[in-house]
Amino acid sequence: MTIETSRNDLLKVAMPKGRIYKQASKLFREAGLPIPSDFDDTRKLIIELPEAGMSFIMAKPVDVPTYVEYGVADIGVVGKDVLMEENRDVYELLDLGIAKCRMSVIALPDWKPVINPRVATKYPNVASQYFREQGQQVEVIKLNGSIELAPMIGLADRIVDMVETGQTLRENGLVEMESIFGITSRLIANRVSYRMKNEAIQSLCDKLQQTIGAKAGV
Ligand SMILES: Nc1ncnc2c1ncn2[C@@H]1O[C@H](COP(=O)(O)OP(=O)(O)OP(=O)(O)O)[C@@H](O)[C@H]1O
Ligand SMILES: O=P(O)(O)OC[C@H]1O[C@H](OP(=O)(O)OP(=O)(O)O)[C@H](O)[C@@H]1O
Repeated sequence: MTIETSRNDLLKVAMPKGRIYKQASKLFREAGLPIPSDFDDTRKLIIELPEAGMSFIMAKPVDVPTYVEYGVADIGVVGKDVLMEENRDVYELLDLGIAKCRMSVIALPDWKPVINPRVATKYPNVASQYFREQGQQVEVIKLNGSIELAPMIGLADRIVDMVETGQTLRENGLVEMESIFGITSRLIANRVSYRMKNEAIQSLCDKLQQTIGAKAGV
């Protein structure tokens, strides 16, 4: 077998850089996969892990479903928030139970109802659908970060954003009006890879599921 062939045999995993990576690699280690912790702060974009039978593609979190849908990654780890927003054609295999937070509607404490309020968010598709289902007409404004600024400086009446500890809300004098979705990270798979590499993917799922179950005391 050539080196090239054995490289192609590795399961390609789109891993989100940033806050999920450490939790995801820790979970993989707990599931018995030999993933060195040396890569927790790496700037490498492709990490080959032949002992674990995998290679990691270090992606921007929002791009993980795209890599998986196009099959350049066989599987991926991604937040449910991104999965809902991107609506890509992938299989959702497993709730990994990591990177827990919630998606909420947030406003200033003195917020008053107005006609056609402006809602700023990183998640325009999710927010539009949510307010449509609530029968509320809103104008959605897409932002890419520091979403909490929007009501503070008068860009929007409300925001839809992630809340984890609540520190950002407290420090900026905002209130959580409603929590609309619980969010955790998910394992997703490319539809073709799921058939062609079923044994490897299923074996990984089983190991992860056992670990997640043991942690939850199931
Ligand atoms: N406090 C939190 N705020 C936002 N997302 C969180 C939080 N805790 C966990 N998450 C999860 O982590 C995922 C990735 O968040 P992260 O901030 O690393 O990516 P990002 O928002 O795309 O950042 P960047 O633009 O800096 O790459 C989110 O999609 C969400 O599922
Ligand atoms: O409840 P907390 O623990 O305070 O976490 C919530 C904050 O974390 C996220 O921001 P992030 O750090 O990703 O920054 P950005 O969205 O401004 O890029 C999210 O958009 C909130 O602002």
